[in-house]
Amino acid sequence: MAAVDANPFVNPNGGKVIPVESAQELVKNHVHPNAAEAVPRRYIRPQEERPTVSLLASSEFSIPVIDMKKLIILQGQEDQRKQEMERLSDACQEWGFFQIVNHGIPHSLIDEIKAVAKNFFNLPLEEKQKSAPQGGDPQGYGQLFVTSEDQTLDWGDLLALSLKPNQIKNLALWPTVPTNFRDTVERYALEVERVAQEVLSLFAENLHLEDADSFKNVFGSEPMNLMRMNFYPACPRPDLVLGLSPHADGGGVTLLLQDDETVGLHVRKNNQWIPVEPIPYAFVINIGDLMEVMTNGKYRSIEHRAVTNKERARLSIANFYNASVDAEVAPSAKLVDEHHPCLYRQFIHKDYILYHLSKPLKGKRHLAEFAKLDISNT
Ligand SMILES: O=C(O)CCC(=O)C(=O)O
Ligand SMILES: [Fe+2]
Repeated sequence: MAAVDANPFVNPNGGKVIPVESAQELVKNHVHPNAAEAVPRRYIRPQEERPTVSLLASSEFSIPVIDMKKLIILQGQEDQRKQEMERLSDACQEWGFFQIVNHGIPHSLIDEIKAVAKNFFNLPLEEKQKSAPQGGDPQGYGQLFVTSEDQTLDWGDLLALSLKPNQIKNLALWPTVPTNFRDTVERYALEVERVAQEVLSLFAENLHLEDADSFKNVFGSEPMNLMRMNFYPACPRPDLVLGLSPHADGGGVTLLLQDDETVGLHVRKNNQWIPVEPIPYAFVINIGDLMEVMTNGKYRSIEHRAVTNKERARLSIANFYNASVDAEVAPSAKLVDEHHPCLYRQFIHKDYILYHLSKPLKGKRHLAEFAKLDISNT
C-alpha cells in the first residue's frame, strides 16, 4: 500500500499550489467560439511569449528520429549501429530531443494508455475531482504549477501520478474510472521503464563511461517514474495563449507520447521554436536537467512548450524517469578535465525536486539558479 505519510515532497511550497478552474470546464461553460474576449485575461500571454513558430522549421530542420532496431547489437550490422549511435549522440548534444521508433512497446498498449487518458479527461468534473491534490502532495488532477495569483495560466489540465517508488505512490489519487485505468498504467509503466533504462545505457556507451550501467548506478535502487497526462482543450484564440509554459524537465529522461493528429509540442533551438511533428507510435525523448548535470553539460536539457489548437483538443502523456530521491547527482568524473571544467555542483536529488516544484515553470532558470557553478574565473 502507498505510504503517503512518507512522501518527502508533500508541501514543497508550504502547500502553496493555488487551485485554478479546469481549462476544459472553462471551454465548456464560458468561452464563446471565435470571440477574442472569450479568452479570460489570466490566460493571455504578453506579446513576446505568444506562440510564433520558426520559419526555419521543416522536415529537414526538425528533431532527429532514431530507429531503436538499428541499435540492437547484431553480427554483421556493426556499421549501421555505429551510424545510428552517432546520430543519437548528435541528437543529445545538438537538440536535447529526439523521437524513437521500433522501441518494442506494443502499439496496442499505446492505444490503450491513450484511450484511458482520454476517457478520464472526458469524465464529469466531479468524478475527476476525486483525484484532486490532497494536503500539498504535488500529484493529482488540476494544475500543479500555479504558485501566485498573478501568474499567467496555461490552457490545459493535467493528471500527475507518481508511479514509482512506492514511497511516493498515492493510490488514493489514481482514478478508478475508467475501470481499466490502473491496470493499464501499471503495465505501461513497466514498458516505459524498460525503454528508459535502455536509453540510459546507450547514453553511457556513447559517452564512453566506465560501463553501460554508469547512469543506472547513479539513478540508484529506487528510480522514480512520474507520469503526467496533459489535456489541452481546443482554444478559440491559440495565438494568445500557451497550453504549457516554456520549461525544461527537471529529471533524467522524459518519454512523451504525443497526439497523432495535432501538433502542439515546440522545442527551442537557436532561440526559435521548432514544432515536433507527431509520428504515430513514436516516443519523443528529451534530456532532463539531471542528465545535463551528469553529462557535465554535454547533453542538454532543452526548453520546450505546448501550444493549443483552434479546432481540436490535444492529449500528451509524459513519463519522467528520474534518479532515486536520495541519489547524489554530480557531473561524471569521466566528463570533467582541464578542457571541460566542472559546470555543476553536486546535490541530493530530493533538494532539486523541492526547488523545482516550489517555482512556476520558467524556462531553463531552475537548474542554473540551483546548481550551475560560476566558472568565469577558472
Ligand atoms: O504536451 C506536450 O507535448 C509537452 C508536455 C511536457 O513538456 C511535459 O509534460 O513536461
Ligand atoms: Fe516537459
